[in-house]
Amino acid sequence: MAAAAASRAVLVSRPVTFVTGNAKKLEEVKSILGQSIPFQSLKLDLPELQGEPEEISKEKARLAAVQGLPGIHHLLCFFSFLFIVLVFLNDFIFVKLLAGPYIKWFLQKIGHEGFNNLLMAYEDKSAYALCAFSFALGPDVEPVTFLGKTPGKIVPARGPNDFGWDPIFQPDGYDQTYAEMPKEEKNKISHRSRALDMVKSHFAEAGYNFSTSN
Ligand SMILES: O=c1nc[nH]c2c1ncn2[C@H]1C[C@H](O)[C@@H](COP(=O)(O)OP(=O)(O)OP(=O)(O)O)O1
Ligand SMILES: [Mg+2]
Repeated sequence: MAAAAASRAVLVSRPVTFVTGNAKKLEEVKSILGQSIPFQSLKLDLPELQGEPEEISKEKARLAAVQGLPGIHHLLCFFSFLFIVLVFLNDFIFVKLLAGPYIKWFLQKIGHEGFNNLLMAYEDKSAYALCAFSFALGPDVEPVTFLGKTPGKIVPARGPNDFGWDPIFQPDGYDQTYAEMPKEEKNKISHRSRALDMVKSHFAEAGYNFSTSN
C-alpha cells in the first residue's frame, strides 16, 4: 500500500518528456495540452525509421528511453511521430509506400507543388493525417501507442508556409487548409489533438494526477 503510494508519488512529480526536434509540433502540443499534463521537451537525434507507423513510433520511444534517459526508469518518456498517408482506392499500397513515413523526404525533395503534380494523374486526392504518440516508462517496458487520424485531401498549396504539409492538406468538412485555419481551429480537429485526447484519457484512467505535482 505504502509502496504503491510512493511509486505513484514519483510518477506524479515527474513531467512527461516529449521527444521531438520539431518546434512547430511542440508549439501545438503546448497549446493543446495547456496545463492538463506537465511536460518537458527533449531533442534527441533519433534515426528516422521505416515501416508501419505504430511500429516506428514504438521503436523510437524505446530508443529515446535508452538513449535519453539512461537508468532513470520512473521518468516518463514520450515520442511523437506524424505523417500523412495518401489513400487511393486502387493504389493503396503504392501511395502508402510513397508518402507515409517518407513524407519528410518527399517534402524536402519535391515540395508542395511536386506533391500536387504527382497526384495529377489521379482523380481521388484523398489523404489522411496520422499522429502516433508512443509512451515509454523506461527502456525495458513495452511502449503504449496512441493514434489520431484526420481525413482530408491534398490540394494546391494555400495559406502560410511555415509548417510542413499544412498548406496542401484540407481536412474533410472544411474549405480551408490546415495552414489557412486559425491555429485553435486546427488544434481542435487535428490528428495531433485526436491522439493527445487518447493520451489524456490514458493518464486519467491510469490515475496519474499530474495537476497535483510539484
Ligand atoms: O501537423 C503537421 N502539419 C504539417 N506538417 C507536419 C505536421 N506534423 C508533422 N509535419 C511534417 C514535419 C516533417 O516534415 C514530417 C514528419 O516527420 P517527423 O519525423 O514526424 O517530424 P520531424 O523530423 O520534423 O520531428 P521529430 O523530431 O519529432 O521527428 O511532417
Ligand atoms: Mg523526425
